[in-house]
Amino acid sequence: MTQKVAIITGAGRGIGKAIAEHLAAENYFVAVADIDGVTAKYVSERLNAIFPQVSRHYVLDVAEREAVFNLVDNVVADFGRLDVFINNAGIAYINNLVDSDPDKVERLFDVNLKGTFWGIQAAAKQFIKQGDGGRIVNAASLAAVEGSALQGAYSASKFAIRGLGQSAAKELAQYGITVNAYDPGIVLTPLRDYIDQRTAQIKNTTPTDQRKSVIDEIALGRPAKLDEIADLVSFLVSNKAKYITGQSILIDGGMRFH
Ligand SMILES: NC(=O)C1=CN([C@@H]2O[C@H](COP(=O)(O)OP(=O)(O)OC[C@H]3O[C@@H](n4cnc5c(N)ncnc54)[C@H](O)[C@@H]3O)[C@@H](O)[C@H]2O)C=CC1
Ligand SMILES: CC(=O)C(C)=O
Repeated sequence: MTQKVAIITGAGRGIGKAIAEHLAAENYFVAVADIDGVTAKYVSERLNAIFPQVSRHYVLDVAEREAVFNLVDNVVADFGRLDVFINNAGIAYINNLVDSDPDKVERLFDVNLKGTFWGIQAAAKQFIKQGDGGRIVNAASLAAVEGSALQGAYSASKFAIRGLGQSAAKELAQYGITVNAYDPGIVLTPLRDYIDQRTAQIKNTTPTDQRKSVIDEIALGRPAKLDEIADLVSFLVSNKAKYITGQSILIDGGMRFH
């Protein structure tokens, strides 16, 4: 069987890196795509040290539509095809709605929402051209299920990603393409550090107390491990998930129930 090819955006660190590691271990060719060329190269080189010639790194800003289309073209030129596209890259912006800086809000929507939109478009066009289906998985969030104070722009972008994913799933099903999302709760990455630090600053508490207060909300009593999120994504791109589409799956250790 031909080796499958996966693109993961934001794979230079955090959740994206864990997804890249899992898919490489599952015999995918892995395109490690990130705005940070140093971390992307490092992750890719580490993967190649374990699984020879399994990975290449690509540097782009997912907010730029042309760059996302070039990414798909370059990966297809390098690996021959595309099977999986993970729209993982995302940023946060923590502030009161009334004080939110319009440039920061626009940048957040450009990266989180438009970046995901361009990723779906570019991947779907390639999948349709190939004619044998494909898997798109988007990073949503617990913040896509319930808005939190100080997370207006972030939460709105993640709700929008769920809506976009549902529309895409309906349009693309006819081509055998599934579109799903993962909704993590609390995962200890640099993004989460920023959220806790900035939230604590605005609430006039400490980052440690802020983090404790969110962890206290988790029924299972601890944040998610990176591997636990990557396991869900591995499942969503696997043959076992072929009958799941348009879904956004909460993986939060029991913070919200629906
Ligand atoms: N950490 C958490 O608790 C949660 C994270 N998420 C989502 O999971 C995804 C990954 O988050 P983390 O790993 O925590 O973040 P992170 O900040 O640790 O890593 C994000 C990666 O994306 C890259 N990136 C940022 N902007 C980019 C752009 N414009 N183009 C290309 N690459 C870009 C960064 O360089 C970085 O390598 C994000 O979409 C985030 O919103 C969702 C729920 C919870
Ligand atoms: C970063 C994020 O999405 C949450 C819910 O913490």
